[in-house]
Amino acid sequence: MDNVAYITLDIAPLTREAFEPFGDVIETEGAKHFTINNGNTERYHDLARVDVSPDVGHGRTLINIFAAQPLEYPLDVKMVERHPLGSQAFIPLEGRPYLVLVAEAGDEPVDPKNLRAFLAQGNQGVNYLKGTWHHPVLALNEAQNFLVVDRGGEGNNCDEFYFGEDGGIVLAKPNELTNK
Ligand SMILES: NC(=O)N[C@@H](O)C(=O)O
Ligand code: NI
Repeated sequence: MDNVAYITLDIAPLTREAFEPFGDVIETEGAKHFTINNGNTERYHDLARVDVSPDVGHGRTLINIFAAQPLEYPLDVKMVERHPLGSQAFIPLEGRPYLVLVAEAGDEPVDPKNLRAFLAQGNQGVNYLKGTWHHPVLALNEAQNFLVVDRGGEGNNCDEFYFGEDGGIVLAKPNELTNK
């Protein structure tokens, strides 16, 4: 990588508050909860806003598993995508940390200055609001399965935005994870 100005994205811890402009964090910490099943189960309730645009193209909810392979880091970020007709949630199934790269919903072009990177812990899921720009799933170190809740139905539900060849956006692996 030469003669291009690069920005190495800061990576922040994933918190509900910090992620609020982009969607929801699916975790028990700080969630509304109550006891059910005669006292032997705690329900962490209504954690994410699922939106499948049911009135558009017969939108319906899909439950999927994404078996994600880790990418090579530092990652040269080429693109982000958005789902204009539905939300999309990722819940890690192996309890390992992963990265999340987002920008608020809005028109193209996506300004690299508006990108925000987060380190998600293995007990945190994310739910992107409809239209939130995001990088495809970013597993770290080793393959990880994710439960994914998103939208099925008719109509285009995936717009991609490519940063220019000299985009110069780098996502490095967080230090605490480099030697694992
Ligand atoms: N294309 C697809 O279903 N995956 C992406 O939406 C993603 O966010 O990983
Ligand atoms: Ni997506």
